[in-house]
Amino acid sequence: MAAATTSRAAQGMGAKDEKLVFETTEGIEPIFSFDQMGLKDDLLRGTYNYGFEKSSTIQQRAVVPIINGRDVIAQARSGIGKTSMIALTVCQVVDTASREVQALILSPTRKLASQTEKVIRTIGDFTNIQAHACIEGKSVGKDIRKLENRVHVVSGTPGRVDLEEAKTQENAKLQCALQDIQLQFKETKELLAKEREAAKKAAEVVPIIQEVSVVDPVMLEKLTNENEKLKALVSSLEKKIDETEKKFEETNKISEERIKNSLVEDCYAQHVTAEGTALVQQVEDAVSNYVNFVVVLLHPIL
Ligand SMILES: Nc1ncnc2c1ncn2[C@@H]1O[C@H](COP(=O)(O)OP(=O)(O)OP(=O)(O)O)[C@@H](O)[C@H]1O
Repeated sequence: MAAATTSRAAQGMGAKDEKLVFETTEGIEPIFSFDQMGLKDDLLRGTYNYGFEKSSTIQQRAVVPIINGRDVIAQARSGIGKTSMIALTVCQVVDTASREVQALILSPTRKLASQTEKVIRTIGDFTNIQAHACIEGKSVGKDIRKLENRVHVVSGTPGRVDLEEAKTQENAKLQCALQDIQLQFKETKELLAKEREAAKKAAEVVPIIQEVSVVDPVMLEKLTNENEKLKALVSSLEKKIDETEKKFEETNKISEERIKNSLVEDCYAQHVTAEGTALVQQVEDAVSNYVNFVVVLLHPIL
């Protein structure tokens, strides 16, 4: 059950946070100070060093549940600290003593994927975290070499990460997967076509997300924009799932595992590019059979 709370004055990034009203899952209490979030000392040092003094409203509500392994849907408008929240949580959950990929972050644009990687490296400066941005337009060879040298975090755009993940999958021990979804951005339609193509290709090789589920999600703001367009998107997704399942069953040439993977890829492609917030919830439901690691869905209210 969601409970509406108003953020307290001067408890975050400043005046722009003060008037925000949050609808938050019952039992989720905002934690105003980074000190009280149980963050590693080195991470706290990096956070303060970066110039953050107090957590932003979304950080107050999302960081601790994510760190505790809870699936989270977080919505906040641009500039409220979502990217930094991803960086904080990833730096906290990654075990830097191990050299395996433990966090995968998908962003809809190259700029955002690079930005996320930079913030992780800056906030995590004292933690020895190794992050790498896998984005189109950069050398695939360099990406592969980086991944072979074992990085902890991959931040990328969907097409490129599919490829890299396919090649390095045995190295991946995922603790969390995060998607930063920018809805209603200009290239939505082009991207939709492109991502779906990339997802299809990846499903032929090896999927990026093998098992995804959302259990007991923490709702950080009310999902809005439930409209006909969204319903149409959701129903097209469901139809696609049915068709895929049927096709695979009929041909019987493909394993049960591959069916799951293909479905998740499809959900994922629609999910990243959909033009509305309520779809996130629907996509979660669609992939809810595949439990393995934490799923965090982020999207701004524009
Ligand atoms: N707790 C904080 N204290 C001070 N500054 C912060 C804090 N969190 C984030 N910021 C700063 O606020 C700006 C926006 O943060 P961030 O990019 O994380 O927000 P966002 O919600 O992801 O924005 P967008 O949707 O535009 O990507 C950045 O300059 C970031 O460094």
